[in-house]
Amino acid sequence: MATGFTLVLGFLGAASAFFAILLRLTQHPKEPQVIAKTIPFISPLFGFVHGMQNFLVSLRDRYNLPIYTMRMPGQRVYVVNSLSLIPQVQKQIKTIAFAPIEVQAADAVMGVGPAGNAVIGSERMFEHDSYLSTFVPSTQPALSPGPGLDSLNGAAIRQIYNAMKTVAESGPTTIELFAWVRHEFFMATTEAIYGPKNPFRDPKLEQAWYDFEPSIIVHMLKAWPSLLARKGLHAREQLLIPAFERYFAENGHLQGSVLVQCRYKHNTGHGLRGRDLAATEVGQMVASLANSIPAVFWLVYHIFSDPAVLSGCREEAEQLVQADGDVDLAKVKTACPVLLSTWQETLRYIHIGIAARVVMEDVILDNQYLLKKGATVMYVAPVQHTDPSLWAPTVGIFNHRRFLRTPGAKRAHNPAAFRAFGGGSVLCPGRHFVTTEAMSFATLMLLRFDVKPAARGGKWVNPRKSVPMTTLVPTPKDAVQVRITPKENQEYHARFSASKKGFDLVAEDITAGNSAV
Ligand code: HEM
Repeated sequence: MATGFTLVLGFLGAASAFFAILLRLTQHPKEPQVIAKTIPFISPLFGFVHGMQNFLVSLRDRYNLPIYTMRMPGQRVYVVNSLSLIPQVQKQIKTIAFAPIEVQAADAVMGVGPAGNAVIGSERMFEHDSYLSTFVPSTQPALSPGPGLDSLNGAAIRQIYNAMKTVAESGPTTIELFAWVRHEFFMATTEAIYGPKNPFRDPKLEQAWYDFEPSIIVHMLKAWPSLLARKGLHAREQLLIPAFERYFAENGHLQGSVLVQCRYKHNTGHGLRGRDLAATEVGQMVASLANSIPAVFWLVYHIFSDPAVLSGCREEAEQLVQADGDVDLAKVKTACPVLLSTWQETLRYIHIGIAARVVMEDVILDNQYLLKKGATVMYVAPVQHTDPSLWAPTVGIFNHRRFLRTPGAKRAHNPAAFRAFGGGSVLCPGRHFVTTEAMSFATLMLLRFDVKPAARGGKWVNPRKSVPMTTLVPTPKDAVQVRITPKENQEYHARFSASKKGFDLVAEDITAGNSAV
């Protein structure tokens, strides 16, 4: 026994020494400093498995480096901590690129076939007129502030208003909060995007989406989905893609939003047809729903579980109601600064997003760091979102008024520190859409319902968080049972007027000066 133990120790020691030598031989002195190398190549794997985001935040606290290297078997990862280095990474669109990740997602997650992948992943992908370079600009008429976005938001809000009215009319009821928010927000968003031929009016397809979503990581890593994600694969192949094929074949998009029409035009303009065209909608669903739904859940949770947040946000919501019961939800953009700040603080507080890029050729960053071809570069929102030097020592506390501005006064924090919607060339184009939708959802709930924990005399208990590797926002791990009681106040009717305004959400909005508040 003692001999066996000694042998194992001896083996581990020899392996560790071998890895240390290998590390020294293969690491260039100009690359960022290597850390997490107690057992070279292996230590970072343990850290990643035990919660990637917490591990990376702990490495920031321990080493306080602007950028560092982690070596894993077959992989180099450079993690950028310093806010001032992020724009330098973002600038190098072709050499530190997002495109290869999109190509992999199209093939592995969306299930686009060979003909479509040849277009999306073409060698010309970095050219200005390629499929990938033109995708986000092609959706601008629908997602940038203007009439297309107004009609998209207007349709979502109509759906939310009607759904809440129906719930209110059936009297007090007990619900599981996440499941309820998920269904209502899912239906509002898909109705707004796809219009009267929305495939998700069929509950089997809504369920197919919930079956597919948890399997995204297995698809992305190509980790034998036919074995490890059978349900998700079946949902995508047998239900979701065929439903989108029928939708386009029946010209459903012609009755849908400007957004789905822009996507159709972009796809067909680049030669995508039939099943491939339908499969790209799976990717659009991931982008529009995977983060939005949990984010709205946490917004609602933070509002109703804290009396101070509740009263601040409800006061603003009630001020939107006119004497005749008219509520114009476009006004959430200009007249609800506390609610907007609560939304931003929710995103700052819960975001777990990791942005990954691929180094396409050896490159020198900031005139000093060598980044080697084939490596992955990451920046990690929780690293910036929990940095006291960027947000003040109160960074760990949820402060729903953190983003409020005193007119004329300097901003309390650097807007670039808010990473919830990314930045630079990979900036979320859906941020104005989802912000208006989320704030309207919260406003309509505030006007319609009282929400309390379901257990008699029950207290709000923070649900634990489940951290899926492919979304930027965690979902709650525990059920949150609540009693929702319709408020007995005047009847009102919601509408959404054209406003052409957006929000000052991220540094880029402020620089562009296209916001309303
Ligand atoms: C709260 C909800 C949302 C959050 C937190 C969020 C966050 C983000 C972030 C951080 C990125 C950049 C990813 C990276 O740097 O790797 C991104 C990209 C993107 N988002 Fe969102 N997003 C949300 C909602 C939406 C919605 C509603 C849509 C569409 C209607 C959307 C469409 C996209 C697209 C298409 C990209 C890729 C942009 C590109 O290729 O340049 N997102 N989002």
